[in-house]
Amino acid sequence: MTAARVKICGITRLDQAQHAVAAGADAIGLVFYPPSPRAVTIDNARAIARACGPFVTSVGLFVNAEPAQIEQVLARVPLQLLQFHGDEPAEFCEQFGRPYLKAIRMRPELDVVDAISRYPSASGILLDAYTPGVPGGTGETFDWARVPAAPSVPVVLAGGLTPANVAEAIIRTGCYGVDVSGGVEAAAGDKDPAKVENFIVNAQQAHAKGE
Ligand SMILES: O=C(O)c1ccccc1N[C@@H]1O[C@H](COP(=O)(O)O)[C@@H](O)[C@H]1O
Repeated sequence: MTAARVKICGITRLDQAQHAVAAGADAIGLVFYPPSPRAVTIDNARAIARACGPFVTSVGLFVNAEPAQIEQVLARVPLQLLQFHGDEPAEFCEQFGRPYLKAIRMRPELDVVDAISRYPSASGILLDAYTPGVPGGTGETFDWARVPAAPSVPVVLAGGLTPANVAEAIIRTGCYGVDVSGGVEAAAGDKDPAKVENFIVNAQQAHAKGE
């Protein structure tokens, strides 16, 4: 069994991207959602993605963006994976011809297995907390017992993860990977190096305990 992969999302600074990679992050997330305090410009994102190197996955996060906006980003930023964090149907996500993660927000009444089945072309499904009116990055958790035991695609767990709870989250869900934003920040968009390191170490050790 391989260790749970770690994505550090909402990176806005080159030095913080390099630090996350040096600390062992498998992926970094670049937010192309202008209302977010973690939103990046195309030029900044390009510099960050290029600095991360070819063996680290640079993920572009979009929320109900126009296709033209996404194409504009793709033309300049070397992204290996797209993350759709809004209400995008599978046909929308597929049109860019790139691997993608679809975020599913865990509304209380949601049939999770059915929701996942609507994205057969996704490389993975990201399960996030549901907060009305806010698409993500809320720092809220959801009931991890709702994560399917044998999902048809890799599941990335998100929502309110921190260095303190990531180990338990991995052990309880057996997820493929974890994604964190607010839980490793000093302030919105400003990653705290010690929190990033602790998050990654705790995620790696959690897997060892769970084997
Ligand atoms: O990070 C954001 O600002 C953001 C904005 C809009 C949609 C998603 C966003 N981030 C993603 O939200 C989840 C959970 O974040 P958190 O750890 O609870 O802060 C995660 O997948 C982020 O990638």
